[in-house]
Amino acid sequence: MENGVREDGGVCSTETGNGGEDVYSCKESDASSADHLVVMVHGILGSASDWKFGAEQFIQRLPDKVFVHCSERNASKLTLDGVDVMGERLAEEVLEVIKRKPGLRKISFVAHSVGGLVARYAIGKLYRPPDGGSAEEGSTNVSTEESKGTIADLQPMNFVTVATPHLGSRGNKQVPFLFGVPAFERAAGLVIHWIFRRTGRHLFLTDDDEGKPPLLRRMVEDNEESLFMSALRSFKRRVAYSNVGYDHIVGWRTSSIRRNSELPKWEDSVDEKYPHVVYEERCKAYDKEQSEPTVEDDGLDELEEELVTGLSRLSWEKVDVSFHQSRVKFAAHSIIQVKDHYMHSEVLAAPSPSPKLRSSSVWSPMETTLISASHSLSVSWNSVSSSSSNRRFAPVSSLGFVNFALTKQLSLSRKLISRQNCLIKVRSSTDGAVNVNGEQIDDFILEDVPHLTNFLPDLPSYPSPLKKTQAYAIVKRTFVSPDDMVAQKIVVQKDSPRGLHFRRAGPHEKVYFKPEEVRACIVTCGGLCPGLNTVVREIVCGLSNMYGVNEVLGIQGGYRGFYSKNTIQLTPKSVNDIHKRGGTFLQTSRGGHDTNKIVDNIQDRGINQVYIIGGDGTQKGAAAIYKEVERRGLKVAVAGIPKTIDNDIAVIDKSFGFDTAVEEAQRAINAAHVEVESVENGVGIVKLMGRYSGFIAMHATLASRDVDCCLIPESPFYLEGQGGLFEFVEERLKENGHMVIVLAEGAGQEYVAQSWHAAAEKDASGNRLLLDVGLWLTQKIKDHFTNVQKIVNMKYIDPTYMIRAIPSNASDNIYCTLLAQNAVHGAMGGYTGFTVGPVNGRHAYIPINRVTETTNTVKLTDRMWARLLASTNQPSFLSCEVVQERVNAEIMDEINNMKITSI
Ligand SMILES: Nc1ncnc2c1ncn2[C@@H]1O[C@H](COP(=O)(O)OP(=O)(O)OP(=O)(O)O)[C@@H](O)[C@H]1O
Ligand SMILES: O=P(O)(O)OC[C@H]1O[C@](O)(CO)[C@@H](O)[C@@H]1O
Ligand SMILES: [Mg+2]
Repeated sequence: MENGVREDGGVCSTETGNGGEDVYSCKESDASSADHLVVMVHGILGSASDWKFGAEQFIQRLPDKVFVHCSERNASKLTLDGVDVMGERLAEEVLEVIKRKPGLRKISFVAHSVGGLVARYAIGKLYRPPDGGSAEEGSTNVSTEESKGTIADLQPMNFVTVATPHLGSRGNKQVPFLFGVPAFERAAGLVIHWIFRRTGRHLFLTDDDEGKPPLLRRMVEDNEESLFMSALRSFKRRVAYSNVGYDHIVGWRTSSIRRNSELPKWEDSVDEKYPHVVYEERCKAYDKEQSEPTVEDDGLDELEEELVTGLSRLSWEKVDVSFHQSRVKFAAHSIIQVKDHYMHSEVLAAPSPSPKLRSSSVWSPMETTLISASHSLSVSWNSVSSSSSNRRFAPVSSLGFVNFALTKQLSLSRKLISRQNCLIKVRSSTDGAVNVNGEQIDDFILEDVPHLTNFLPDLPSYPSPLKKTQAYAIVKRTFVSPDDMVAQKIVVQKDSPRGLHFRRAGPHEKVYFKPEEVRACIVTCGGLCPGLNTVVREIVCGLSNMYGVNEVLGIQGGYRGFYSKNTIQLTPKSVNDIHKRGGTFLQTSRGGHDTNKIVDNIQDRGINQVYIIGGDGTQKGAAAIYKEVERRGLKVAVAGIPKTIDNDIAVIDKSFGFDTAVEEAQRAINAAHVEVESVENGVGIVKLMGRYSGFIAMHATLASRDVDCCLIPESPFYLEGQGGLFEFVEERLKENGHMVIVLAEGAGQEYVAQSWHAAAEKDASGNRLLLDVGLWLTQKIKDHFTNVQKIVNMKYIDPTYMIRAIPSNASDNIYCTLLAQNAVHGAMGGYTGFTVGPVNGRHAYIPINRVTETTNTVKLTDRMWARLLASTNQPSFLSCEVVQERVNAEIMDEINNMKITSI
């Protein structure tokens, strides 16, 4: 990643000024011949990264044809501003892309969820009627479909929507999680704007701008506002992908533009290659000359009928998808977007599109991606369930929405878990959970890590030498059983399903490397963290003392050290003392990740085990290395060891060095306390690390008791007025004569930027550079008290780097040892593409992508933050609106990140 350009397997991407992302082929000749702009639009609370994986698929399949732009102008909370406002912004963004990239001739849109409505609004704005002609204003009678007009002067090609609520979300089971219960649906319509603001009103058709019909109704015709339908008609294809079941957010009818009377069809002859596509239909434009379809007396309201009729005046390709076989089917709304490599790790191995598809400019690689994903998920299931293949699918609508229940033989007891880079379901015979229809369902999920034999099936194995070492000579259970799993959820209820599990970490009976053939390397990347040297030391000593491996290389200075520096030989002797020092003996860096150069170097040096220690960025880099290693078919195990002082890595209980950091922070807090206690009206501010996650600040506060107020990035605060920070400072000074504020460095960044007029800057890895919120707050409090003519004694302490530069404490040292030894056991056992870490106190191997797909943040809705508030008795600074928003954002997060593991 240099000069803002990221490269991954021949696909380059650049973040654009507004945060969006251009994705294109790294080969210059391909990139310059690409004349087809694909605009990818995310859904509610989404961001450009939601389509990153999809964008890469396009480029990999059509490198010389397409140039992809993942839109971000409407990211996150901006998606609540309303479909029209977002549509205007998207239109502007598209025009900017076109200006930036001359030579474009064609344009397509691929949009997820609400993004589909936004794209429909935007094309109305970008539509230019054909020369000399003008689309008839006010006309809704669009019965012919010759290609007409352009979109921003480009030829319109494909308009693809994926789980888009074209008919809105009001009533009639359009939002399945409301169970089709009219009272719930009515109530949702009344309160939805509290959560989703203007967008909520548009979706629930409750908007009424100046007495006009709802926006979605206005968007099914050409009118003075825009030529919405002419714009849509100008595309060569319109495609609507829909989930027939398990999408709890957008129901099948609204996404596939169907009437209330219609039920999904299930084709007997589903394409064997793509079993998740259950029905496809090419719906011709509805001809006005024909008689109007009868509106059945089935509760369908007039407005909805007008929307269906309006949209049906154009032809649509409708593709119905069902992920009922997938273990993450309950997140179907996200899966259908094919959001990331982790979810669809086998997509890349799926059949590539036919040559016809490659050369066609009216492509359907979206279909290819989606279908490949469907295919792979199905394969993973079949790999364990072939012996019970008499499954059948029956449409059930007991709760009013279509729910395809899987009924299958329950004769399986625990089945052998095959080694796949995929999810495997294993069920027990009688005591599984039941679904809403009272049927027994699969409830055990193993999210396994890849193994070298996945792509090198003939790899020989050897008995582990561990038993022969003096350390393990008398251990009772030396090896972990291949059946040992670690549960992700530890608090369960009587009827809970067994849920998601990871493979237990530890020594394996069979190893896939002879000790004398191992050539391992270790690299440390990203910021410092107490314990880095301990991990390095224990990998070297573990390899040597447990497995007799003597060849271990140190890569110096982070990822770029692979190709720009010499390696150093690491021996138990040379690393013997390093755990006593802070920092990293190997040095570290940010930026400089170049997958191909790194893997070339691994190959050239004959390295076959790679130990990568670093944070979320580093782990993403490790995933890319693993992918490339697999693509080249190399016998190289890639093991990630998660490191972050911020404790922001998902899934694992806690990252190493965190306890040490919290401990060291006590010294700074104590110093602040001593200082402020000794003067009149003393206010101490201690800034601690925590870019996006306030864990250090929260734990340091909870541990200290001397802290009056803790401010973290996750919890917005304000200074002035009732319930604000100034008021609280005044109160505490009145009560105690002094106070201490602990501040996470990422808190209040938006205020600082505003106040200092600072432009957003990034480090070499693309991380936002933070402004000094401690300095800002010190000044603000000082100014406030000057204004009210009171004296305060401000003491600002910034111990951030001191805290992370120290060696790890005793408990972190032990933790580091476990991580290092388990990483070694995993790699020797042939596992790869994994991150090691404790899950509920037990060490496990976790697929790397699982830990990078989300960031661990302090959840204001969890009890820990409440404990802090109860302990400090500080204000929460949260208005009802913010509370509601937080709760919803966290729910959405859960859904989007497939954290829903219970069935
Ligand atoms: N998406 C990515 N793909 C590939 N490599 C990446 C990616 N993000 C970051 N990297 C690489 O990982 C390395 C470390 O990343 P970064 O500087 O973000 O630190 P980190 O590992 O997240 O650690 P921390 O945030 O705790 O300091 C850098 O060399 C960077 O180039
Ligand atoms: O070493 P640098 O680049 O100044 O990084 C500082 C950042 O690294 C971290 O320690 C880890 O991400 C953050 O808390 C902090 O913002
Ligand atoms: Mg990071």
